[in-house]
Amino acid sequence: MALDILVVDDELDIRELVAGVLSDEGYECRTAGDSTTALAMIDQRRPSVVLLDVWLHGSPMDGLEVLDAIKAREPSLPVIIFSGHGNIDTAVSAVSRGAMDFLEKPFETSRLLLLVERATETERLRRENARLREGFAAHDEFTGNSNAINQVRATLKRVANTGSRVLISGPGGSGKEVAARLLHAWSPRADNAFVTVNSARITPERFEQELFGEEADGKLLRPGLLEMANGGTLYLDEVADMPLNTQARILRVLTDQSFVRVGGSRQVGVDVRVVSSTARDLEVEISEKRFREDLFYRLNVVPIAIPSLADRRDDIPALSDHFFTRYAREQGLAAPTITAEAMAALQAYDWPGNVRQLRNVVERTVILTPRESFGSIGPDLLPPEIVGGGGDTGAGMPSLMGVPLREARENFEREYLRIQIRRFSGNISKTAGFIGMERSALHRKLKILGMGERKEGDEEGEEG
Ligand SMILES: Nc1ncnc2c1ncn2[C@@H]1O[C@H](COP(=O)(O)OP(=O)(O)OP(=O)(O)O)[C@@H](O)[C@H]1O
Repeated sequence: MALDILVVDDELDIRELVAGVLSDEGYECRTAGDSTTALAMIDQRRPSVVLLDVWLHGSPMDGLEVLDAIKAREPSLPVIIFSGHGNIDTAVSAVSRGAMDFLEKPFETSRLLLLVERATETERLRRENARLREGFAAHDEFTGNSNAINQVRATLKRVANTGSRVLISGPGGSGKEVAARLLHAWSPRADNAFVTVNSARITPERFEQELFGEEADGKLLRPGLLEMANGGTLYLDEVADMPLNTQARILRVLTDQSFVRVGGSRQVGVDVRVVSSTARDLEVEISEKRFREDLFYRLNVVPIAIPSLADRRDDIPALSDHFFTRYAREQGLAAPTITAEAMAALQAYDWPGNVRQLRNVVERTVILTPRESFGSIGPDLLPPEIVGGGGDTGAGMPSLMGVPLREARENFEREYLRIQIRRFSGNISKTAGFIGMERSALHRKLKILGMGERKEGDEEGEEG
């Protein structure tokens, strides 16, 4: 289910604009033009976030009064205020009355999306955890039965019940985060959050705010990731990317099990289990003075190493089946059979991007394979780089007027979609409805065909 956003503004144009931008990003949007409708909609169903204009002409209540009414009903519901140019005082007063943040009109789309993303973070985490708990009930997500993976699984099981810190090493895309989530799911902390700190994606200037949260005048403005992970697991993804001064503060948190919010003075206690990951050799990072040795010993109580996919090719058939089944199901199709030649090609390839690359290749193949060919996947349906077709020439591959068949098919699809989208003046929802696809599936297809406008970093932020 998509996250649901309520947009409250007296100007129809603004409502539609904002709702359009958010719908294209995959959010579900409702709109209200006055205070009475807005509050009735909230009572009907609690949205994930409310975007609220301070001016509501023709309404019984103005924006700030609506804000008070919302906070009286649903204190934890995030509200973002739209303020007109020059209304900074009002906006600041809104924040002191419980609004999460404000957006000054005219605003940039990127800022709108950033604020909405931030406001929905907690809910996303909660949902993701619920989803993962369901998924992990069968313990089938950490696919693979090579000796290496069996050993990793056994270690995870052994340490899940302890509170020991675990450091998972392995190349990018090898499944370090999947392993960390499995550890969490098997631990007594499974009912609480699994929170990822993506050390590479948080800018160094924002690192402390993100991790420790912010407060002003003793009031919490925004909880940090540490607080969200209370009772659960904090996953430090790629620890070596953490700035040195943050490493020092993390070390202090690990020692004291408490921290101070940015702008605050009180110690806030937390109970988190820290699991970290690294694709680099931390001993080298230490000798080059980029990583603190004392922190390394704190984090590395139980080391777990996940080999590259090329070093455990036995896992490729199970992983391929797993991904083909999953992506076929998403398209409403039965899992295809993979011919022996295609499987041999998958097993022979080197997978520099590891399991993530395999997953992306399978997803791409499922999306781009015409339904009539879907029952049996042969090498001709796999990307040329996998079957050793010699890169762009696609030598040895079937072709249409000199263009490799696969590329010709993609060109055709691109042109077809371009025409349909133009026909509906760029409205993705209408286009998807017309061609009988889910909007999210069409978005994904556009992205894969290089026609998407979605920003980088969505869907687990993975490269192709
Ligand atoms: N053993 C596995 N079973 C099922 N899916 C896997 C497995 N290993 C990896 N994946 C999939 O591959 C993708 C990458 O995995 P993951 O994010 O855990 O890798 P990582 O090692 O943490 O990578 P990075 O360091 O680049 O973040 C994920 O989408 C995950 O679902």
